[in-house]
Amino acid sequence: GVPTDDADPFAPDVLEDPLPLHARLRDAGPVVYLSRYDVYAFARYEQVNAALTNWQGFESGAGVGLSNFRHEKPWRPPSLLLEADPPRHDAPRRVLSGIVGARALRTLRERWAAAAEDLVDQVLAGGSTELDAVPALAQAFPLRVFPDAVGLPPEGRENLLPYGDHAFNAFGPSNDLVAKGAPRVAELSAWVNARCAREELAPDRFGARIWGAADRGEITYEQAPLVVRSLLTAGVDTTVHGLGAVLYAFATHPEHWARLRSDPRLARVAFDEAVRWESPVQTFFRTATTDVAITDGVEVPAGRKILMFLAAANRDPRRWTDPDAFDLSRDPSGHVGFGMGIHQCVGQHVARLEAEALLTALARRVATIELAGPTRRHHNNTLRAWESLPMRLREA
Ligand code: HEM
Ligand SMILES: O=C(O)c1ccc(C2CC2)cc1
Repeated sequence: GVPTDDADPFAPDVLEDPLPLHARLRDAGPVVYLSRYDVYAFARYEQVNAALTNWQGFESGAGVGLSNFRHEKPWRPPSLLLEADPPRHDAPRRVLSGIVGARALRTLRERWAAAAEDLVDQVLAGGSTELDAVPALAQAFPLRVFPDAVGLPPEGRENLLPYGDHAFNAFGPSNDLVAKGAPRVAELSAWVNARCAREELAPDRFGARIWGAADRGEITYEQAPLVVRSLLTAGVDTTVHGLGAVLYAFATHPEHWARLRSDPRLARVAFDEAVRWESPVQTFFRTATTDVAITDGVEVPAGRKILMFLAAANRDPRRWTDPDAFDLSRDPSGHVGFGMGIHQCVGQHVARLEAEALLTALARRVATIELAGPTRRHHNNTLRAWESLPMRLREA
């Protein structure tokens, strides 16, 4: 039989520190029935990886949050990538992959490196400095480079973070976090939706290139704005909290900062190790399309939701040596922080390029980074995030 647990993974105390629940779920078995939400939890790497790569058995089309789109109206029209299965998923994915994939970013490398050096100059203006790394670095850098890369006009960009924060809360249950965002949903959605129109988007940037794909018949003109919306929803909060995670990792591991300074090429692997270690995107759901057998005698009944704990899988001792250590010498490949399979993060190369640019600029100019005050978490139903990271940066 399947063990049962009445935990609430979206309760404030769990969002503050999810690690004990992750360990409990991993130890309880390959599948655990969460009675509170009537879902089947997967917390071990093997089952999470298997579910992510089994899109036929576990579909995204009924939503990748707790809500089942077959029974409830989604809060917004479903994503053509995240909340779609093949064949509908195929063309939008192919189009976006061609626009934000690794090859497409070559021209941005130099520009983002310069933008990072510029930001670090600004931050270090008065010599060694104390700052809150969340607004000053983790938020400032993505907001400095990504909206321009998409081709957004300058006005209203402050709407991007709260819109994404609500979207990530909306994957969870309708708890206080969702209620907190509700008053602004209409206004934020209206702003984001308006920005997806062709005339809003600067030529030859990510957004305009999506419309160009419609001109070539690779997607329809009805699909184009929704594909732009995917970038605006997924492209900001994720990298902000990914950068927060890697900055926190280095601030609490001074020996690793010294290693990065001696070899800045470590920036990329450091970011992936931070994404494994912290898992900025903690969880996602799927819906069983049939009775899916998990292990001997255990199956998830058709129509039921599964909850995949990506963060728990990324620290599963069955898969990782010393999983709780942030270790620059580790090979983090295979981590599920960007998902796995056909829905694996199409924007992961954008995220890695942002992190490489910022970490390289900091590594050149900053001798030591350390925490300089109490850290505070930002609670979200899906994201692992920092509200505040007081830091002291000593100039090299
Ligand atoms: C540290 C940063 C990021 C993390 C941790 C992250 C994480 C993820 C994860 C876990 C998935 C899989 C979702 C699933 O399987 O249901 C995903 C998909 C996706 N991500 Fe990212 N992401 C990041 C940055 C980005 C950026 C910068 C963009 C846009 C430029 C982006 C756009 C997308 C899109 C459109 C999908 C859906 C792909 C599909 O369903 O085919 N992400 N991301
Ligand atoms: O297509 C979308 O709107 C979308 C929204 C959120 C994500 C999370 C996983 C990063 C991905 C895609």
